[in-house]
Formats: sequence, structure tokens, C-alpha cells
Amino acid sequence: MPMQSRSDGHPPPVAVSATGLRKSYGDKTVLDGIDLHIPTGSVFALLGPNGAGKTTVVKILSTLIGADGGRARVGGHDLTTEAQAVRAAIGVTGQFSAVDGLLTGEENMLLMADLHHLPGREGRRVVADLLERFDLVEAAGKPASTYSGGMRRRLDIAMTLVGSPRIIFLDEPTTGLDPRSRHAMWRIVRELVAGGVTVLLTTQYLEEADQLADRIAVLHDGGIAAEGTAEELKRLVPGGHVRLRFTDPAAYRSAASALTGADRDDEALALRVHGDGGQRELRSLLDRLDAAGVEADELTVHTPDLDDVFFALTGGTDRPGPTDGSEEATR
Ligand SMILES: Nc1ncnc2c1ncn2[C@@H]1O[C@H](COP(=O)(O)OP(=O)(O)OP(=O)(O)O)[C@@H](O)[C@H]1O
Repeated sequence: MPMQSRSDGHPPPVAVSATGLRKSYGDKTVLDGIDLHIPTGSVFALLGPNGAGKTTVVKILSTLIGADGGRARVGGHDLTTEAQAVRAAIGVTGQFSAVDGLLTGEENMLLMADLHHLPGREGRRVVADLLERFDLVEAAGKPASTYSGGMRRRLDIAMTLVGSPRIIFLDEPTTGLDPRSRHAMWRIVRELVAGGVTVLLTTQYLEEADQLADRIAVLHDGGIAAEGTAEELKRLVPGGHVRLRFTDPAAYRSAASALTGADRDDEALALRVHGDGGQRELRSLLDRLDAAGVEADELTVHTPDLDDVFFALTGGTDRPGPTDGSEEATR
């Protein structure tokens, strides 16, 4: 997903910046100096297995708990000295959901409108709009306790949006949701970002980070093991290669002798050149082909997927839970 660019050529302002965030519980260090930098209007995914500290980051940045060290600014406000302004700038949804199961969806929404001091008529208009947008009109009169997981998440986000926050923290928004609800949630996130909202998303799903995020940070062992775009991260681990295919056997043979070290597939007239598939490497590869006077009929860059990156970085063997599993199966 492309990052928002501004017509004046300046980089977009920063929505969230944190340096050296630390947090321990007793003698357990959960965050050991985390730096984050999230440009306005982008989606940033904090990726990590259970217990990596993702929720702790969200709780700190939303002023629910204090950090033991480090500094952070959210929406231009200092987390410790301007906590109230930070709270006014953000919306948070996730594991500590604000949904009251005894109230109907609409009542939950109207309560939020009251909390945001929206005048009666304006509050009802905003609530009606959001119920419509989040496909909750039919369910609006039923108690939230009767909602499916997907409906509850949608209600939770809709409630967050009553206050029109410009920065939203989504803590594992799709954990435990079935694929259909997951895709509905992805659509919602994309719509929010298209409207200029900044999203910090935590997830244990690589595909989710890959689908939604402009940048991804992998949280591991109290620190950020790697950060970058999905493509940058994929280039960090071995397994990448460029595949060149030829139709002319003579061109294939010339290329094979020019590119010593490439794996040959004489039958398919294809060469496999190992590397990160980065710009510099590709240029050098093409230069060598040019110098040999040959042109490939097909050139494809293969990068490892985020799974490879994640498991290489975290050294784990446990794959995340099934993407369509129940809450119990994945948490
Ligand atoms: N109030 C607390 N007291 C003691 N330990 C805590 C507390 N809150 C969190 N922890 C511990 O801190 C670690 C990080 O927890 P956190 O909830 O931030 O992880 P997470 O990455 O969000 O994981 P999950 O995907 O399971 O939500 C865990 O080991 C957790 O047990």
C-alpha cells in the first residue's frame, strides 16, 4: 500500500514517535528499548508471537500504563506531560474492548457519542452513519453479547470512530475471526487510511501485515528484530533468487557462461541466480547480460515470504495459529 505523499515534497509529519521505550513486570523485561516512527496516514504493523509485548506497546502509547523508560509523542503530544491530549487524539480497539455486552450495539454507540459530548442530534447522526458503514444496522437493536466475533470487532471499531480520531491503535483486530470477517476488517482499515487516518496495528499474522502495512516491525525478545516494508524484510533472509528464462538455446548458453555460479536448468533453458533481488544486484546482473550481448525472455525476482523472515528473525519453530481458527485455537 503506498504511503501518503504530500504535494509540497516534504515527508508526511510523524503521527507516533517513540525512543527507548522500556517496560518490565517484576524481573521480566517485556520491552527493552523500543523505537518507533510512524508517518501520518500510514499503516504500521507490529508483528510478534504471543507474549512478545505488542499489547504492552499499545497500552503505553495509549497512556493506559506508564513506561519504565523512554519517550514518546503521539499526535504531536508528549505521552507523559500531555496524556490528556494524547487520549483525545487517538482511538484504541482490541483486547481491552469497550463494548458492553448488556447494551445493544446502538446503545454502545450512543454512549460513546455522549462520552465525546456530541449534541443529541449530531450524536444520533454520527451513530446512524457508522452503523450503516459497518454493516450493523440490522443488529443495532440486539444486545452486543449476541454478536459474532466479527460483528463485535466491527462495533468496537465503529465505537472508536465516534470521536473521529486521526490515529488508531488496533490490537490484534482479526485474531480469531473467520476469513470473511478478516477481509471485512482489512477493508475497513484500508478505508480508514484512505481517509488520512494513521493506523498502528498489532498482529501475529504475517499475511495481515503483508496485506495492510506500509511498514512492519518484528517484535522479539524485548526489541525490534527488524523493521521495514514487507519487501525489505523479505530480502533479509536467504532464499531469494532471480530466474532468467530463454527461448534461444544459444542465448541461454551465452548467459550461462556470463553468469558463472548460476544454477542451470538446461531443459527449461532457465538460470537461477541467488541473491537478495535488490536493485543494485539486479542492475549488475543486467549489466553482465548486456556485456555478453544476451537478453532474457523472462526475468522474475523471487523473494522469500514473510513467514521465512519471521521465523528466521525470531528463531521460533511454532507457526502462528490457523488463520480461520477460533479465539481459543489462536490465542
Ligand atoms: N500486568 C502484567 N503483569 C505481569 N506480566 C504481564 C502483565 N501484562 C503483560 N505481562 C506479560 O508481558 C508479556 C507481554 O505481554 P503482551 O500482552 O504485551 O504481549 P502480546 O505480544 O500482546 O501477546 P498476545 O499476542 O498474547 O496478546 C507477556 O509475557 C505477559 O505475560
